[in-house]
Amino acid sequence: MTGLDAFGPEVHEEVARVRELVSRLHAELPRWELVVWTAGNVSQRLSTADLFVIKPSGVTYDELTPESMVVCDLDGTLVDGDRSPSSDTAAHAYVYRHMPEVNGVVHTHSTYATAWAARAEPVPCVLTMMADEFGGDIPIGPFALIGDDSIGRGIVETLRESRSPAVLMQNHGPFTIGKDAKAAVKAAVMVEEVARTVHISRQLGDPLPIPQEDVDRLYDRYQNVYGR
Ligand SMILES: O=C(CO)[C@@H](O)[C@H](O)COP(=O)(O)O
Repeated sequence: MTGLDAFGPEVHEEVARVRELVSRLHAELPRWELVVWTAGNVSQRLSTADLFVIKPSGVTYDELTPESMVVCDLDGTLVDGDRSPSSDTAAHAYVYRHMPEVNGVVHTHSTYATAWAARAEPVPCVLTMMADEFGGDIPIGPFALIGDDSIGRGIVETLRESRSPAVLMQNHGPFTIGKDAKAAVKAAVMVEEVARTVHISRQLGDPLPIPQEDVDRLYDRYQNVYGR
């Protein structure tokens, strides 16, 4: 008996598909050197029910399988799975409850992005790649302790004010969102790349800001024309 017994075949089919996808996307985190040990997680919301799939807590990436992925409801309560959900489940659930357009969430502790988070300094928009993907600076979210809705609230309140799909939670690290889990993983890869490049640039002097109208044009082209 599992909480999934209350759902029909359409939901069961999607759960199987999303377990496979989310398991595969977790392998991208060590591949892009965004995590050490077990310190990062990916989730995707289902389209057929108010549920999402996330990794179990404390399992190394090479041990993760589609079957080990857990299913939670939008309060973060375990619905199906053999292990406890990720310790960041409440934050993912809060984002899904308050941002209906978001279907994928990623959290990492990638080194350069987390270094900016430790200083609570937004990454300034000084690269065309940043204008493309983030539409401006990468913002800082508040300091929040794990264990309740504080992290989720900080993510949502910060990202609602921004075009960025990434927020650097103060003293913690990046959380990224997307239309699906793959888009959120892409934003996690990009945030680390630009945090590293801007850090290196600052060792050479002051990076030059990009004028706002050019940021807007780059963002519009990348979001609406690029890759179509
Ligand atoms: O930020 C934290 C803990 O502070 C988490 O990201 C964990 O480091 C990853 O935990 P699990 O997903 O394995 O529970």
